[in-house]
Amino acid sequence: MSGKSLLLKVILLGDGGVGKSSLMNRYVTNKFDSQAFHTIGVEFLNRDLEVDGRFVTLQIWDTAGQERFKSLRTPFYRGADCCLLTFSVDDRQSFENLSNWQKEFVYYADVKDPERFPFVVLGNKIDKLERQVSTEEAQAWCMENGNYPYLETSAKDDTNVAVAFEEAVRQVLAVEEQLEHCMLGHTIDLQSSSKSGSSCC
Ligand SMILES: Nc1nc2c(ncn2[C@@H]2O[C@H](COP(=O)(O)OP(=O)(O)OP(=O)(O)O)[C@@H](O)[C@H]2O)c(=O)[nH]1
Ligand SMILES: [Mg+2]
Repeated sequence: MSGKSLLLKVILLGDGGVGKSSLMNRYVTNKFDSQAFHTIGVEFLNRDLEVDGRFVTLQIWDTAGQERFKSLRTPFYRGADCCLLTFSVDDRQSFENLSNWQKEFVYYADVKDPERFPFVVLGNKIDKLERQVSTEEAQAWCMENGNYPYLETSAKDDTNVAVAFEEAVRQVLAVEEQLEHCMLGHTIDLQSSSKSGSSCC
């Protein structure tokens, strides 16, 4: 692994009002606005961080969750290295829509291998007392839909926000390492003209 900084694009998707902009702003500027406006289209912010000895510039793309802005957000999905599927634990509908967000992303990002693409699921607003989605239910959805990591966050209280973005980086690095391993396997395979190279790709 080299020590040079890696630029990673992560994209926040989820229903309008679940707290995507609040999570991004909490992470990058450490601010929270209790009366945030809906996003129109997309916005992005960068933050440098170090994860497991790797220096990364995280480019966080925050999208508009409202249906009427669909055509403004989907052109920005391509090239994303990780997708953060976000819902609010006090809004059941936002949880039920996770599958639609996942499908929309796979389609417009033109993901070739959805099984291996790094998704991370965030249940936001855990500071709220009245939940409509339990931790167990959300974990079960993640297990069934691709064994995705699940994190519960609060942009308001700054709970697990940094952890969530770091997890996104870890997921991308894990896929990258797997690919490097595969490519190395093929190189050895070609040089030795043997058929015993890596079979993971
Ligand atoms: N209590 C609480 N409120 C939150 C939290 N995160 C966001 N909010 C509030 O929820 C509302 C919507 O948050 P946004 O960050 O604008 O939601 P969004 O997902 O970006 O919405 P769109 O831009 O329409 O897609 C705002 O009033 C926020 O202050 C949280 O963790 N806890
Ligand atoms: Mg927003």
